[in-house]
Amino acid sequence: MTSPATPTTAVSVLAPAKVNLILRILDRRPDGFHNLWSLMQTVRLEDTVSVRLSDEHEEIRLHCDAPGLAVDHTNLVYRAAAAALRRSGRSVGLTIALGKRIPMGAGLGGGSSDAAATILALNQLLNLGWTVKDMMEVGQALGSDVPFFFTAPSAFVSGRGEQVAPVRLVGSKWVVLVNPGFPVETKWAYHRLSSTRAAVRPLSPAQAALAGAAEVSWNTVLPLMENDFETPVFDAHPILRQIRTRLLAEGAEAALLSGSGATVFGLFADEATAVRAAASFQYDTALTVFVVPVGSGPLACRV
Ligand SMILES: C[C@@](CO)(OP(=O)(O)O)[C@H](O)COP(=O)(O)OP(=O)(O)OC[C@H]1O[C@@H](n2ccc(N)nc2=O)[C@H](O)[C@@H]1O
Ligand SMILES: Nc1ncnc2c1ncn2[C@@H]1O[C@H](COP(=O)(O)OP(=O)(O)O)[C@@H](O)[C@H]1O
Repeated sequence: MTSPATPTTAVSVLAPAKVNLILRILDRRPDGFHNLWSLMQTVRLEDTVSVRLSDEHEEIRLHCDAPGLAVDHTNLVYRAAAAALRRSGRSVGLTIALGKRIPMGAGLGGGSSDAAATILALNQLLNLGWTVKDMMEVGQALGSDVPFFFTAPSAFVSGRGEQVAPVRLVGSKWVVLVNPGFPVETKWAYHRLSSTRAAVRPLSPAQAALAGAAEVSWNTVLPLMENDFETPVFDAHPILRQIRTRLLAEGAEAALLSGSGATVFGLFADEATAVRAAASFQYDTALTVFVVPVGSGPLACRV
């Protein structure tokens, strides 16, 4: 005789950081957002979102180990849980634990990834039966970067961030992430970019040819890597340009600002070279340095 299945009451999701391998910021739209074109890639630096059903009727309680990050309705995890419950029509109590490893205001999409992980966890925990498209709809109202995380590990992203096309990046790379210890606010970076550049530069023919491919090789991607935020953000924070120069001198195949900053990352062919490059930053105590491989799988629940 088989015993009835025990209902799941807790789900954990690892929420990965992202880097933008290519980030082109195009025209400003009537809604104030910019159209963009990006090749985004997850990396194995992860927050943890653990969601548990609780007895507190209709209450969301969020706990977080990062001092200085609010656990109220301003936190993207709280907002994602509230939005998912609203759409599902379910009224349950939730206790959520957020473990932060991803630096904040870092261009690594930590808050957006946490939001996507929360929506995925609730879909599983409450048996909502949502498709990826359903989850993206809930997520895109919370932040432009959220939909990407449902197409992890790699995707072309366009529109405001809501149009995502998964792509297979063949092979692997090691990544050195160098965070300078201060944040760059996304809104500030977009404003500074659009108020300092003379004109919007279209995608290069090679970038345009890449868009929408189902599979690409790193050798194709590496020479096409660029980020339109580098000039305005590096001009305001010259240390970031120096970090990129150092990563290249230490053997990075490419090095770039991630998103609107402030993290600069380098791509390496192997772990040993990446570890050696990371060690060259060890005397600068203001910096936080991570050595991780690129992501290789989708966002997933662990019961
Ligand atoms: C720049 C990127 C590149 O991946 O990442 P980050 O550096 O933030 O990680 C994203 O476009 C950031 O996405 P996200 O961080 O979700 O931004 P949102 O909360 O939606 O928007 C914050 C602000 O950025 C500006 N914004 C954002 C996205 C977009 N396509 N156009 C914009 O102009 C708007 O001024 C908006 O008020
Ligand atoms: N769960 C969360 N994790 C990180 N930041 C959050 C979260 N919820 C709200 N925020 C706010 O969003 C801001 C930017 O978030 P983050 O995703 O870390 O940076 P970025 O947009 O540069 O990738 C933070 O400075 C913080 O005020």
